[in-house]
Amino acid sequence: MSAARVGVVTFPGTLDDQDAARAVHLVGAQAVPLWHADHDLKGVDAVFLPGGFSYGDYLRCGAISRFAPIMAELVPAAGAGLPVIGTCNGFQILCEAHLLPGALTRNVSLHYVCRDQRVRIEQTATAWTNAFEQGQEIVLPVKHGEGRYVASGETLAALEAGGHVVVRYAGGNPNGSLNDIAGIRNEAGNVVGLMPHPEHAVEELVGAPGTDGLGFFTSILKNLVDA
Ligand SMILES: NC(=O)CC[C@H](N)C(=O)O
Repeated sequence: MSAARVGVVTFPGTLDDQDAARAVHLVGAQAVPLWHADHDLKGVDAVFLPGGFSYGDYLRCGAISRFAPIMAELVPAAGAGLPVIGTCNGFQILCEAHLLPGALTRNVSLHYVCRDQRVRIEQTATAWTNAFEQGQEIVLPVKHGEGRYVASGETLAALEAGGHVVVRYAGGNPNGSLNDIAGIRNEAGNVVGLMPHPEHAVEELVGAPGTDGLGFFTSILKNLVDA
């Protein structure tokens, strides 16, 4: 079988695309660079929306990126089942594009937070978390100023009842997210967004926080092989 092709989108101001591409490469898949102004997804098997400060975070994080040409391709493709993950700014973009419910707002502390954070994998029935154990605790870096997940009471109840909370903060909540939510999935489970950064936790050589992030990348390979 030829290597799975995972598109990594770069917007002006994206920071983490190189790390995401490296993580894709480390699990034996091919990273396909996608530019915000592209009008096609180049036939990729999955898409990674990396973190950063796309379009300078102007208006709100992700508010302008949502209108980038590549998003006009990505939104219907995700609706048709293409596996998509957004980390940090990528999660913010997925919420702004209404591929995921709710919004990411200023951290309650009003300070940017940068630390290694323990989180719990609450849901393994997604394209991006199937390689983990249900309830597994892992450590991933967080680094954001607008990571406080909020949603209406009705949406929160639906997320909880449907098992759509994928990752939850454990041992402290870095930003005041409601219900300690660090990441969620869509109804179908192909779209996942989370504030922590799995792509920064994939190589022993880098030291802390270790390689707990690799599971997100091995999950997508497993998903593509099983599909
Ligand atoms: N690391 C990131 O992706 C940062 C996201 C966003 N710019 C924020 O500060 O909230």
